[in-house]
Amino acid sequence: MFLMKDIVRDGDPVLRQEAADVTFPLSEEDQQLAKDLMEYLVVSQDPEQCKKYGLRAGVGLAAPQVGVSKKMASVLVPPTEKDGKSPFTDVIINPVIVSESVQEGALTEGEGCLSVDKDVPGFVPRHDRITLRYYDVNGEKHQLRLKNYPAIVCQHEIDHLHGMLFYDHINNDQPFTRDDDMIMIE
Ligand SMILES: O=CN(O)CCNC(=O)c1cccc(Cl)c1Cl
Ligand code: NI
Repeated sequence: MFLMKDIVRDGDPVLRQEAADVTFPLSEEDQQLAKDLMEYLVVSQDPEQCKKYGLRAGVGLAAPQVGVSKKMASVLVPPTEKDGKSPFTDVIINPVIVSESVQEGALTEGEGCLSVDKDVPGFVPRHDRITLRYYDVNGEKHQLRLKNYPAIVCQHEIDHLHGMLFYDHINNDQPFTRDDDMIMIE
């Protein structure tokens, strides 16, 4: 299981590299990596376990953040509705955004990253809607449209696979700048 000591922090070159494509069928090592990346999210989103293991909660975790420069990331968007169903959860492998809205979206709270120890306030302008193509651990191809929070989280994770960090997108002069048709996501 990954702990905070396993998380690579900003300044380590691995976070600024283009990660390598994952080959199928997954090696034992890559299968275990996928499990561990998802387990971190599940444990970190359980308040009791999160505290027990001293974790920072996460809704996504990319392989480069644990020092593995491969195109793999886990996503577990917490359930919002009462039905307790996650709007999107999977381990996304070799993900590609095949199309994206011109319209931007940003979280009103800004973003945080396990690999960035400091708070960096500001809106992180992203595409409000994306069409995501990826492979799951079984090598099955998926293509789906995501919008708002799930779309933001996937873009944050896919950024990690291309050596980008969330604050790269923040306008340094006016961090809370927004054009009037940017969708603000709670
Ligand atoms: O890359 C993943 N992490 O760094 C895990 C910690 N950050 C988050 O869970 C997080 C927090 C706020 C907004 C977004 Cl979009 C994300 Cl992703
Ligand atoms: Ni991150």
